[in-house]
Amino acid sequence: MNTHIEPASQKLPITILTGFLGSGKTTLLNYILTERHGHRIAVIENEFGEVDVDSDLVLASDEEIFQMQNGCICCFVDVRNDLIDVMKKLLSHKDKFDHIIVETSGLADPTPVATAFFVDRSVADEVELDAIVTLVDAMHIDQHLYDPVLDGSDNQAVNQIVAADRIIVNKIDLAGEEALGSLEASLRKLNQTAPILRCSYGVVDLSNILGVNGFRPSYVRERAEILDIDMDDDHDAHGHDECHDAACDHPDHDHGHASVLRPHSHDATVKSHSFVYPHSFDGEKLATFLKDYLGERGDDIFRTKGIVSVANDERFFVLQAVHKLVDFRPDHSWGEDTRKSKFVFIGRNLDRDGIDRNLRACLAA
Ligand SMILES: Nc1nc2c(ncn2[C@@H]2O[C@H](COP(=O)(O)OP(=O)(O)OP(=O)(O)O)[C@@H](O)[C@H]2O)c(=O)[nH]1
Repeated sequence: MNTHIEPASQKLPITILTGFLGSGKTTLLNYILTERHGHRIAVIENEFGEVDVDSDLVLASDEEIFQMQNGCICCFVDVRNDLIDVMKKLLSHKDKFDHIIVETSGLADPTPVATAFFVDRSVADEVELDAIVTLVDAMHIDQHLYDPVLDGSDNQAVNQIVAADRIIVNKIDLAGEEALGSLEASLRKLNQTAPILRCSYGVVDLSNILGVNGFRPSYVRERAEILDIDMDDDHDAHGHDECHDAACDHPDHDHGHASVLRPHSHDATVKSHSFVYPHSFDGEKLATFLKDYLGERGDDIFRTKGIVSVANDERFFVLQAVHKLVDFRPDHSWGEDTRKSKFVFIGRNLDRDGIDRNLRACLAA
């Protein structure tokens, strides 16, 4: 028998890790980075919110980690071009790793991110999308899928599920069997093909999500057309100048790289506010405030994160809240690092001054 074996692709696989705010992306990423799975991984992170908290929460490792802080990766041409620049940097020493994970912000539509890899020929030639992996928070997703404020218009929680090649229902410890069954039925209506996995704290069989070659380019191509993204493979072949100015309409300039998107924005009612204090907090006062405040307003406040200096304690404290569920606990020692406290609140109807006033009231005397 004459067996023909296709040579393995030499292209670098990319996993896009997405999921709504607080669904468990960083938790899964940390699990991946600490598991022995045989992949050498580089990570690109994009966070919603001007103060970076996530990089403090990603476990230190030998992997390369790039933070992209200057806006949402799916909305802005500049940020997607930055992504391409980061990719080029990574590709210049690609012997150091064999897989790239791009963690999107919790409000990102993964499609423009996936598309970004196709529109630059030099990157497209060297990488391939392995899968869009979407995490779903089993406890909180319903209020975002059926968000009355969005009234059916551009809903990122829905877009993330529709685009997925793998769906991971996370936080199953917080949901009963019946709720999980009906959630999976709703997810299946939005996405007929992606395998649905269940887990807690991102502990999944990684062979189901890394190196799966599960990406459906046809979906992204379709959506790219709707978003008016140029995915013409030939754009560098014409020998035109490559122009990165999205406002330029010179007919001889190639805008394949800096494709002009039709206005695409997140739910404009969702805002992010960051607060940084050089002082230490009274840990008990702060814990009580957070529990009460989020208990009262946690329907509107989707996500709260922080790194906090607590008076008379050597350790830095990590604040993690998703809606009303608050987790505030000590982590490792500050060591030589300068102590400071930073918080990010993301949600609707945020009272910036009120939050600032309340936080200041919890500072140590
Ligand atoms: N109970 C429970 N909590 C979880 C689980 N997975 C993650 N969490 C917690 O949920 C919170 C948010 O997790 P992250 O991994 O930071 O979520 P994320 O998607 O990276 O959040 P953003 O980047 O802000 O969108 C943290 O407090 C986690 O410890 C889980 O399976 N069960």
